[in-house]
Amino acid sequence: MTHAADTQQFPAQGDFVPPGGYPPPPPMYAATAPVAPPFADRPQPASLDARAISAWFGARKVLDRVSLTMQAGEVTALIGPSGCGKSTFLRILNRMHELVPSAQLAGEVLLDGQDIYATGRRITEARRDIGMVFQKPNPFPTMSIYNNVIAGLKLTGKRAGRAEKDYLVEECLTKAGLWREVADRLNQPGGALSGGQQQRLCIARSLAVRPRVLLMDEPCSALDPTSTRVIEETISELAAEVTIIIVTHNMQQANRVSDQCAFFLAEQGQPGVIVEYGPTDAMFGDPQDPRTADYVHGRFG
Ligand SMILES: Nc1ncnc2c1ncn2[C@@H]1O[C@H](COP(=O)(O)OP(=O)(O)OP(=O)(O)O)[C@@H](O)[C@H]1O
Repeated sequence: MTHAADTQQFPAQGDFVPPGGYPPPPPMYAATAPVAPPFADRPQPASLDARAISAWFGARKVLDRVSLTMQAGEVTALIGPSGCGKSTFLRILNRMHELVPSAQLAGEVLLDGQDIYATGRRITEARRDIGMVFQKPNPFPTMSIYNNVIAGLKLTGKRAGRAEKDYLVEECLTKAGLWREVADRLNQPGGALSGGQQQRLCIARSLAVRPRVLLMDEPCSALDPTSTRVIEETISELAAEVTIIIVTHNMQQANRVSDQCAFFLAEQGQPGVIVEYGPTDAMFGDPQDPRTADYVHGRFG
């Protein structure tokens, strides 16, 4: 499998060439023909507005009326001690919470003003618009790097030809900061990459369906510092085209990558709430709540 757009076979050097030469190739096969992006209707980053979100596992309430506005085109970090409900909140943002049999929730999640839980809204719509990258990289291990990137295309319901797929694979791997490392081995299995490369492959896979929001649940927790740094740079570069919400335990990372920050806390035996949120500079430089100050300065949690 080659990356280049579909090409026509031309005679090799030394083969017979008719007088006057061959006619030029048809435009769709011309080597210099620009390849159109597969989805010209490129979506813009969207805002997410969580309103009064409560969540339960069985009878146990784990989030209590949590509201948070995540601005379009910004990076919002969710921070807080273990067990305070950050991942649950994140999973509610793209309708993954409802997959847990005992799980329930109340409240609304508005994607650019439209409730993703409204009657008639399909779960696949939420998944297409709001992508997710998990703690542990989860590429399809035996599938090629190329096919990993385009694995989610079925979700979009749009057909893409080979040249469009080639374009998309290069574009998404470039945005995920992986293209240069894998351009010459796109048909090797995704599982053969390093952990950091696998995570960037998963980011590329998420980007291929053109999400408007990307959720990241501790995306660097399984990675070494160098890979972590590369992912952080990728996050900063992606923010202009996709809204990012990231859960992280790493305060330096939250400080480095996010524009806004929300501090979650669950007091003993109580469901999680947001204690404070706002611009990251203020949350780290001048927190208003002493519990936020203690947490961001590493005094608990
Ligand atoms: N599938 C589940 N079934 C039952 N309880 C769950 C489930 N998932 C999470 N919980 C509980 O919900 C609460 C919130 O968990 P959650 O994973 O959202 O917290 P968190 O802040 O993301 O924690 P961490 O930082 O350790 O990942 C915890 O008490 C947890 O035990």
